[in-house]
Amino acid sequence: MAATAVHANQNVLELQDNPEYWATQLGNYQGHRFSQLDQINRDNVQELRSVWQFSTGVLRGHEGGPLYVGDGRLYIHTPFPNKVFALDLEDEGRVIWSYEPVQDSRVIPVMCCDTVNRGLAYADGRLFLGQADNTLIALDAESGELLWEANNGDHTIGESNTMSPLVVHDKVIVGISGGEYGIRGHLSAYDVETGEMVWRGYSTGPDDEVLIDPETTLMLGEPVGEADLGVTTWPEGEWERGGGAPWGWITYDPELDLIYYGTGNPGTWNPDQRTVDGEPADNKWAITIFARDPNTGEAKWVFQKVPFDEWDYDGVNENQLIDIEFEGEERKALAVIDRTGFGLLMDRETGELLVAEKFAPETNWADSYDLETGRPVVNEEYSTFRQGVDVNTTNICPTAMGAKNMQPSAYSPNTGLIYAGINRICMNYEPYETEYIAGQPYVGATLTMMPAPSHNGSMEGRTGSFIAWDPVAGETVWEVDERFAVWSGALATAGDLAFYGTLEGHVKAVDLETGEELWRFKTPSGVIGNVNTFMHEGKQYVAVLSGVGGWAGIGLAAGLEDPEEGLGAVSVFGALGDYTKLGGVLTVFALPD
Ligand SMILES: O=C(O)c1cc(C(=O)O)c2c(n1)C(=O)C(=O)c1cc(C(=O)O)[nH]c1-2
Repeated sequence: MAATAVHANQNVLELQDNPEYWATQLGNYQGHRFSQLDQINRDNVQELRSVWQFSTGVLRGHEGGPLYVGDGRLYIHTPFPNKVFALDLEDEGRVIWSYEPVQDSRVIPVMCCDTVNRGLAYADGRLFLGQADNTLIALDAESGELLWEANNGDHTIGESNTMSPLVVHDKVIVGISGGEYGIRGHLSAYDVETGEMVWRGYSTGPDDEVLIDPETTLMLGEPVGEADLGVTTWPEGEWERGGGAPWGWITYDPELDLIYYGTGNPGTWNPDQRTVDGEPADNKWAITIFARDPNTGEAKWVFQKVPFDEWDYDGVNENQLIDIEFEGEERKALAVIDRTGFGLLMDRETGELLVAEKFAPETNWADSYDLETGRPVVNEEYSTFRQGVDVNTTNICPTAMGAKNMQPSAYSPNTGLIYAGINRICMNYEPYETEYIAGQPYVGATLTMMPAPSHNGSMEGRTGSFIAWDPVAGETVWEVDERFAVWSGALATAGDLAFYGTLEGHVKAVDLETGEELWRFKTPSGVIGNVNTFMHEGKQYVAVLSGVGGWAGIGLAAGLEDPEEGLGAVSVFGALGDYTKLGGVLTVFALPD
């Protein structure tokens, strides 16, 4: 077993070090989504054209992207029913093999934000997929044969899966969804060979189940100190339905041997039901960044970004691991463009908070972060708890969708900047009393949404933009307006380009230095997938899945029309249907010969 253990990790490391491959969903373990390839560059990107397209035959939102590991094939996946295809890159996407899991469709009603899936993981000749119905599977990449399956959750209590697993050493690590159904979030590691569970760390509950040791697990560089905060910061028993679902991305630092991920919103969205003795309580460890030892799951440090959440600010956004100079010192840092509208920079060895500045200028739920206590300075006017149950608190920015959602950012080590698709939306939020029934929504708030106030002379009524963010200075360097929230993952390249997709269906290339648009292509449907790039036989390709959906596109995906439906999404993205319709397509681009 030990030999395989090293091998699996080595394999991913070797693949990610080869600039010709795109072997993990985030481009590398560190979550950079950066490519050293520069055949396609600022000077010739105007020539880029579609070389072939492939329809997946699935209608709902297509997140994630294709993997390329040098064997002449692209590996892609779809939303429910989570088909997997191996496509021949040399033969215009001919299907080499396909796999379709047999799944219980009763999971669909407990998927909050469309039946999305953020993609496959690859290691050592195997593909790993988290099916919607909580089955984690391993496939032989050569043949598509099923090697093993493991059960990671139970849809009858509201658990589902949308996230992409990550392989570290001999383990495949995966979280869970269901924060809107009163589940208890967990992250679990399975043996890559057998599918047996090796460890599970819960997001809430007693320390021995969260895998925290209050003497050694750090918080802002000091031991946590108090025991069982995952129990005592909740009203009696509420941690058992406390949410904190880790449904986003995992990153990994091979030198420190630590994985990083964030947990989602606490239990019901009605904060009044999460108080202790009538006062706000932290509801630990929801909306928390965890640094864990991938071998044991043990928590090395924790940082709760939003104690006592009152806005559904799930803390799952990707933690990009970047090495920077901060105040004259080299630091191993972690940067996150957070749902809250703040760009955070932390020390990834100790969990100290270094920078917290707004990247979304309209952000008003908090004025700032106190870097000493690590707590946001909340603005009472927008506190849905202080305003009260059944009171509609208006014009809170950002919305529950966050100033950035799951769409992963890119980081260029050449510029030191992060490139991210952004949401510019504000909301009205009315909490109401709700009752927990297993497998039923446990939401407890009604939302409507509207475009954020315009700034920088931006287009009135726009709901998105694409930004370049300086994580050390805590400043936006440039910003490009978009009509709709940018729900697509970014790519940065050594060709001085950033790529991203739009909800209308464009794929765009912009100048990394200025944001100037250099190229665009309209795919058949809105893009919520991630733009990836790779090289095969001396030719650089760019590829992206389009297919509108996700929370932003849930109105189209699920056929909803009432503004309050789709947890408020329909109220602000109703016009999307004037620009695009459903349908999954992979588009592959290259320069002409
Ligand atoms: O708390 C959860 O369990 C949970 C799960 C998911 C998901 O699995 O897609 C989303 C959210 N929350 C969520 O809050 C959210 O904004 C969201 C957007 C999307 C998407 O794919 O567009 N999923 C989810």
